[in-house]
Amino acid sequence: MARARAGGTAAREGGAGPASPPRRRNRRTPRGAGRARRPRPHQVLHPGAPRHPAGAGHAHPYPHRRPRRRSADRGMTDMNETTGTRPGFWKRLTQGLTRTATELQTGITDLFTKRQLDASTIEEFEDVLIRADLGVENAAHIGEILRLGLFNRNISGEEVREAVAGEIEAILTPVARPLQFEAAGKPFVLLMVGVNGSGKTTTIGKLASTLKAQGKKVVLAAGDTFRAAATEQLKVWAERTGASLVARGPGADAAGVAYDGIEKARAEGADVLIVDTAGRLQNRAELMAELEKIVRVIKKQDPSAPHAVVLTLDATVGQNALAQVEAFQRVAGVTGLVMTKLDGTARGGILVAIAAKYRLPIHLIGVGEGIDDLQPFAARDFARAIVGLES
Ligand SMILES: Nc1nc2c(ncn2[C@@H]2O[C@H](COP(=O)(O)OP(=O)(O)OP(=O)(O)O)[C@@H](O)[C@H]2O)c(=O)[nH]1
Repeated sequence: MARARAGGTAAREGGAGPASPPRRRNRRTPRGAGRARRPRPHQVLHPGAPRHPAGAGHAHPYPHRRPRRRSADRGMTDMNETTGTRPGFWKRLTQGLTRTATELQTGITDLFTKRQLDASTIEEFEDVLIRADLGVENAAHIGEILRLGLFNRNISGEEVREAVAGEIEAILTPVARPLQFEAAGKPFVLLMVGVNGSGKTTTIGKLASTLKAQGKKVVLAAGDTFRAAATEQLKVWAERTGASLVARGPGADAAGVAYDGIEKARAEGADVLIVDTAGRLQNRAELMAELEKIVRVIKKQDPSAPHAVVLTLDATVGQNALAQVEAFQRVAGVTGLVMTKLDGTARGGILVAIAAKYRLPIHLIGVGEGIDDLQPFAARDFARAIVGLES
């Protein structure tokens, strides 16, 4: 089945090692043609070895200087740079990713129980990764890593999962970035975009709470003028977080609401303006044109704005998420991603496919219905949880 996706060559130069495994030809295009990473077989052979010097990106360089703060005061930045230190955080993540982790863990364990690594095992292994939506190129790349390092050897499922986690972490580390609310002037304008029900409102609620905890002044603009309930939802978040709300009636011009939002944020000296927008399918031209207009109107007020355009993606839509990134990027200039509903799919590898293809920052992931299930994205945690390994 997965073979139908084949295309191009999987050839990589050199480094075959003593086992000299046979090269597969004309199967798949290597991951990111023209920018393919070099395979690192030593990381497979020594799966426990640190992947980044001195644990870069995971450990605080001066832990003794870090001020202690209550969890409610933690900003996105703090939460993102630590791993495994927040009670409940890891549990939520692993529970949320159970379906994908089970799919991957079972697939890998079935394949590698007391079995030598040969060409057909690698092909089946790549299919397991593809079924979890990691993408053909990532699957081929990880398969190649195994082939180069461990061909003709007995290998356990645990070793393979360690190797997969390592490779996924390497793909995700550069894109795991907290949302920084920094602009030359005030307010920092954040535009939230995405298809219906992808989690925009939940994300706005989370961000507004976090900003409030940091002592920032926030204005919310109810740019979803299609759905009356959307304004109501936003109003609840405004009340809960002490943010100001800007809204016009149902059916009003969404760009006008964004305009009002900037005016109000300036008048109030607010730090951050978050503009909600109506959910829209990326193939609805008229709605995408409306989004373009919102961006235009914001830019007229402040040419440097919007300072962030965050696209929320529902992980359960699978490969369609790739088309969404492309369309929203074209129209609104997406600067970062939030992926929700990873708990609702066994194909959470889509996040890895998107990271590898677009290299857009991933700010948050949603692993459940509650606001606390929307978590800052940490590459290592995600990479290990998704293959069912301990943190
Ligand atoms: N299971 C699960 N549900 C989620 C997650 N994130 C959001 N939801 C739910 O998805 C639904 C839609 O979320 P919203 O935040 O309202 O989405 P929206 O993009 O604002 O929706 P529209 O206003 O229709 O465009 C709500 O019922 C949320 O509780 C998640 O990570 N997992």
